[in-house]
Amino acid sequence: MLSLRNLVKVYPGPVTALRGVDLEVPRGMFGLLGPNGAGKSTLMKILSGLLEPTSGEVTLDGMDLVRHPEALRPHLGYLPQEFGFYPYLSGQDMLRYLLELKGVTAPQGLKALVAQLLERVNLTFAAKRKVKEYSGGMRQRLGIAQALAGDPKLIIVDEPTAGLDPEERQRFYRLLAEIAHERTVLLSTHIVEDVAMLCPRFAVIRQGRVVAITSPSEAKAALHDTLFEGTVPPADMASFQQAWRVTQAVLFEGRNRVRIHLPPGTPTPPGFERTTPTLEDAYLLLMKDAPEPTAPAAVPTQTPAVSA
Ligand SMILES: Nc1ncnc2c1ncn2[C@@H]1O[C@H](COP(=O)(O)OP(=O)(O)OP(=O)(O)O)[C@@H](O)[C@H]1O
Repeated sequence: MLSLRNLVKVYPGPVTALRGVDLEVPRGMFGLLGPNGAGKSTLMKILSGLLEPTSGEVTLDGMDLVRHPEALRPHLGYLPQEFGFYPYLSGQDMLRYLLELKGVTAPQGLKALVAQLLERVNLTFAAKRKVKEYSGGMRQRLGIAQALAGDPKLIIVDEPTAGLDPEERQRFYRLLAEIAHERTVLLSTHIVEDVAMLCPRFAVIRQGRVVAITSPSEAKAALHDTLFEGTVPPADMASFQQAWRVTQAVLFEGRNRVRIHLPPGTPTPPGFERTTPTLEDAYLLLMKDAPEPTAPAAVPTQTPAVSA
């Protein structure tokens, strides 16, 4: 179990990126969903030992990771948002180099481990190809291969599906779901579909605060019978938005289809019909409803050793 207690991060500026985050992350896949700037990458960097928190506590199975970040390293795999690959190396040479950097030792030898990891992420067929010839999805799978080395208890993946086409995304989802069987995988994303597809539970983070901890089905069930959909002419949209709680407005077959949330018993606007809530509706309502943050939960006490 990964536990975060009152985690605060204030960057020089000062910019308060985390305002007292409390979270219990069990085994399996857990999502961290939030818009750009919510504090997800800051949290991921703290968990991966790249950034010191200003205050607060992080433990993994009881190990204190803030005081003893070195104790974490053997148990951690990290796939950052930006992954530095050498384009002219082959996939297998790149992976070997990354394992050497990480200090991974293999009783059967690094060559065998590289082959095993490439097999695990379905890249054996491209082992000898240069990384510059890999698709976005293949690169992400290579990133997961290095994160899996050493069989870590915790794998952190930061915005892993950004830029992948739908087919690559599906393949990557399958791989993440498989590797989450035996460990904790913390998936940070601003893509609601990532969470809907993969995460039995997730936290929503906004402006440095956790505003909800739920599951995709719980979040949708909470909106049961309260979501309605209809068409609004684009010219009327501004006034409509003032009058109703709009969750989403999308063009569908050239028409402006609008979804609204109505508390039970409220009259519906003409032409609107009840519809099935989606996780996107639940998330967008949470983003609207969560209170604006006030002061940070703690005062900065030390300067970070590394700033991102
Ligand atoms: N090194 C830094 N110095 C100062 N402020 C920073 C630094 N890094 C991040 N921030 C600020 O901290 C806040 C949280 O940023 P963070 O990158 O953690 O958010 P995020 O949820 O990961 O967003 P994104 O999805 O865009 O990566 C933002 O206001 C950001 O501008």
